[in-house]
Amino acid sequence: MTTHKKDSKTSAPKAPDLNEQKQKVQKAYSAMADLGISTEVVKPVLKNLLNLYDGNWELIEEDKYRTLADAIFESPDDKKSIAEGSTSSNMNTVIHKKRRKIIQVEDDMEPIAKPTCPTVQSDNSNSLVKRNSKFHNDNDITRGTEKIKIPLIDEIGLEPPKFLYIPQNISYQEAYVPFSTARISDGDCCLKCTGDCLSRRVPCACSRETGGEFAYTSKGLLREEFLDACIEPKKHDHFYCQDCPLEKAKNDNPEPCKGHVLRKFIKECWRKCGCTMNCGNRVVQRGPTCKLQVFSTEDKGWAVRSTQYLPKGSFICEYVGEILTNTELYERNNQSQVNERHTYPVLLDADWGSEQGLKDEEALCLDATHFGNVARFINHRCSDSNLIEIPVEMETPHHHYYHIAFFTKRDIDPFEELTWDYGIDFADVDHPIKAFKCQCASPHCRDVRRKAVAEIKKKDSRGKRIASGSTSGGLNRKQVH
Ligand SMILES: C[S@@+](CC[C@H](N)C(=O)[O-])C[C@H]1O[C@@H](n2cnc3c(N)ncnc32)[C@H](O)[C@@H]1O
Repeated sequence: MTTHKKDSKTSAPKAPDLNEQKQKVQKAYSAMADLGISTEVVKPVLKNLLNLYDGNWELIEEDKYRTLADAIFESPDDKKSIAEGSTSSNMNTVIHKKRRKIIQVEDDMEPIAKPTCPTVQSDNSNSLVKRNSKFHNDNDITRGTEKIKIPLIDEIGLEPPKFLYIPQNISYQEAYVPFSTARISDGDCCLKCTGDCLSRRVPCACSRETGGEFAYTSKGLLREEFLDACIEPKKHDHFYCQDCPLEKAKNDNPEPCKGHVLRKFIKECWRKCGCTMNCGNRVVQRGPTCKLQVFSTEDKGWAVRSTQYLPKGSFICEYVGEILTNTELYERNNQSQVNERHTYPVLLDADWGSEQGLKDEEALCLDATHFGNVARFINHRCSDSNLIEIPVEMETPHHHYYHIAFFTKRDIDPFEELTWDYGIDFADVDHPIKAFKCQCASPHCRDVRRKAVAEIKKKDSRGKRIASGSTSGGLNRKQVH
């Protein structure tokens, strides 16, 4: 087993003396008792955590004993004993209620950031969401705005999502997205085409962005070579902006830009093109077509899956949300409540490298927290996610504004959860959005704290099997090292 060692911030401070130690243990028991968890359940988990963290109480106490509570809820045996101690026969409901209580406790104790300026106070999107707890029909969250219906499948009693479904991006307030026929030059569209551009012997001007070949095959999938190049950007495919808007948003003394991936763009035919809406070079703009469902999970909230098999290179959906300036995003983050579940905003940073002295109010991003489409339910998975997000140029040949579309990185079986890598640096404590504790279960998970809890779970179940005289039947050897 590789034991997780802490960095300098988390290295063990001077061990408390025996009395102090006893007090700390009692406090931990009492915090958990407030959540209805008995001392018997807490004891072994706490012991394991103390072992793992070399007696470093800071890690256990921070966030109102969040790590301890998480570790308890993550042990299947402990879930069972928590449920047994309850009068309810439905374990899921019990755990769900307790989870909510943890959040409630934190909400009670953490200060809630106050709105800081009139713009924020007049944020209608927020108040709309607060007034209405349910916007949609569970049979179709899209409210008929898409060609397909997307049902919401809840098997564990999750709170309904609070947002309004929109099928296309919309500017929130200040974001200026200039698109006009004049901005699309004749070289950036295919005025003279008719029918389907993919069936032309000589590819038209709209294939120029993708090197003279369209990004799509005649079956509507992404060309494998193009997709693979998007999945594996080479190390030198990065750029560093001089005055990085992302770093500026973190604090008053911005660090140098950490780099942005030089993105490959898909370019689709658009309104100024002569081809039809059925042209093979118009995939994303026709909207999602595969059978999608939003479903409830135990540990990540809502999630997305498809009920049909999806071959590699299939288009799933666009990431749709409000178009915000960096300044607006910053203000929104400041006013959002601690522990509020965020959808992760997507930075439209592909062109930041070419824009000298980009002002905060010019840097754009998409935020699907209040208004968005099905993509707002796609959860994060570190590194080996099954979806990739690719920028798509349609109405704006300059890449200041563009669309983001999700495609499958490999073949996907029906009912497999769809995931993408949000690109979170879990160690970046200065990031404007506090990272969640990752539950992606990927062997490449980058959230070190989460890994530590998983190690405890493994150790726990090994100990229990040995104690109950179990053989290694069903136990994966690799897991116990
Ligand atoms: C874009 S939303 C995804 C949909 C979300 N699950 C929901 O119920 O609305 C992002 C939020 O989902 C949760 N989430 C996504 N991926 C996760 C993961 N790997 N582990 C834990 N939570 C995750 C986090 O709360 C995160 O802030």
